[in-house]
Amino acid sequence: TDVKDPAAQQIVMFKERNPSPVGIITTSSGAPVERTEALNTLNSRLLNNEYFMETLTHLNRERIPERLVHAKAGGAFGYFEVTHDITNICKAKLFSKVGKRTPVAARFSPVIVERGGSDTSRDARGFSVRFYTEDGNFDIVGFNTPMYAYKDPRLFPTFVRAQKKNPATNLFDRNTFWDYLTLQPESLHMFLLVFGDRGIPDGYRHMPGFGIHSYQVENKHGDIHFVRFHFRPDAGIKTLRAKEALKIGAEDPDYNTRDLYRAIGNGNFPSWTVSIQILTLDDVKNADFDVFDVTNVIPLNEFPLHPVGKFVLNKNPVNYFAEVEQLAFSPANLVPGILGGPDKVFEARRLAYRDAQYYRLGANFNRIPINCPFRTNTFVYNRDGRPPVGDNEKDIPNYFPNTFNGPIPYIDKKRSNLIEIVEYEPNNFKQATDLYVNEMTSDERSRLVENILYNLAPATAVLQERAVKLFSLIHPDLGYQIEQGLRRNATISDVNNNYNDWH
Ligand code: HEM
Repeated sequence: TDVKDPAAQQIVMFKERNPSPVGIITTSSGAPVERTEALNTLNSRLLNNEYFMETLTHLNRERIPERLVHAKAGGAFGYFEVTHDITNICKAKLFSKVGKRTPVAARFSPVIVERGGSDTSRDARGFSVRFYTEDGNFDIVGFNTPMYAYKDPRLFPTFVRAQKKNPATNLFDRNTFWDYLTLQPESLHMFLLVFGDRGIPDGYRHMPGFGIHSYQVENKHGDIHFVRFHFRPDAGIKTLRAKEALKIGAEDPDYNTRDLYRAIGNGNFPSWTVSIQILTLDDVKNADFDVFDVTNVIPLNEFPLHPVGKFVLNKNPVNYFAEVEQLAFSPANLVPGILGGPDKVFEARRLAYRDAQYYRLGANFNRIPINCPFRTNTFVYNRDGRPPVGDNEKDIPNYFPNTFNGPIPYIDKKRSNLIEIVEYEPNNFKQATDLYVNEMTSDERSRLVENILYNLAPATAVLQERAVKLFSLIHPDLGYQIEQGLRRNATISDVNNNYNDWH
């Protein structure tokens, strides 16, 4: 037999595995559907045709709200295997022993485009992973950049609205985008990467991932440390050049989703080396920058990576909606030993994801099979609500405390509490300068300028001027090149009309 592309030939391969029809059609209530009901609608009584009525009405109910952000994605499943012992700093069961495997889910997503948008848009990418541990689900809902855009959670709605479509025109709008970016210069650090090569990954399996927040972790004695999670793709980081990406996106908007499905379908399993940067409380106090500021990176030369394990994706979803669209990741999905970040963005996220998932999936989203913490027995006091409810906790008492042997809390006398921190105004020009000067090659710096120009040229003059000032603060050379580039552009007539395809 010839070699098939599993992404393009899924349905053909299905038939190869199922040489005859898999069964008799039924209505959703299980009645077998007769041949005439399924095939003859002309000159027959449609109202009596339960199969037809059900199909027609079900179709109208097949869309649920897409995610507010990160609507489009590829997802897959696999395992995490511990390669290095970190029990001295973290007691979480998933790290308990070298060689231990924990089932995982992953979802990779551009931030801004809608579900029908292009995988090759210039943007940061979401890097969401879930560990189905024996103590419940642990999610890292991260990015492909080691820093985030802002440290004040109040900016989330502004950040989203300025980048999503303009409500008047229903178009992506360079003015709203540059207005946001120049009013919130703390975001420039991350956007240097987005405008650089990192902004268009060539395949999700060539993309790094970062938890970004500094997570408080504790060992079995209750001693605390702070860690940042890093996922390095074993196949190396690959990115697309801007022109190449526009061409690919026009031909195949699902380029990255396809690449992931195809690779896994062909047995070419993507993997990442998972590492952590480790800080003590003293390190935190002595650092000359805010360790908990998500717009900062923690320098690797001061706090090197400690390998922890391998993250391997070896299974495609069998059904995308069931297993990927319904995934409900949350930074608040934590397990004993991992307390999350003490910063305000983390605190805001504890609410935002739950609320988003109530809205798009309903009150019982954690009862949806792909979200069930299936490695543990759950006992909750909540009942009822929009399905699915599973067994709805059967006949167990539904109020707490009670005298009748309903579930009781566990006791952990050595447990630490999440530390309290004081946060200050961000100042990331130092790290942005460092990124520009020390991390980017001169080739990447010139592509950065080109990409910024491509996107800044359609913005209105006052925003361009503000942007030039800010880029000059990162580095005079960067500001100068952008200013010169804008001047050159301005001499080319009607340049502004052709620049709307950034996303
Ligand atoms: C104030 C800060 C933030 C708020 C309020 C917020 C809110 C949200 C919301 C409402 C969603 C949609 C969730 C859903 O419908 O399931 C989402 C998705 C997502 N966010 Fe955030 N977010 C914030 C910051 C961040 C940060 C700092 C990161 C990265 C470290 C991040 C990464 C993601 C990712 C990867 C997804 C997609 C999750 C998935 O794959 O389903 N967000 N966010």
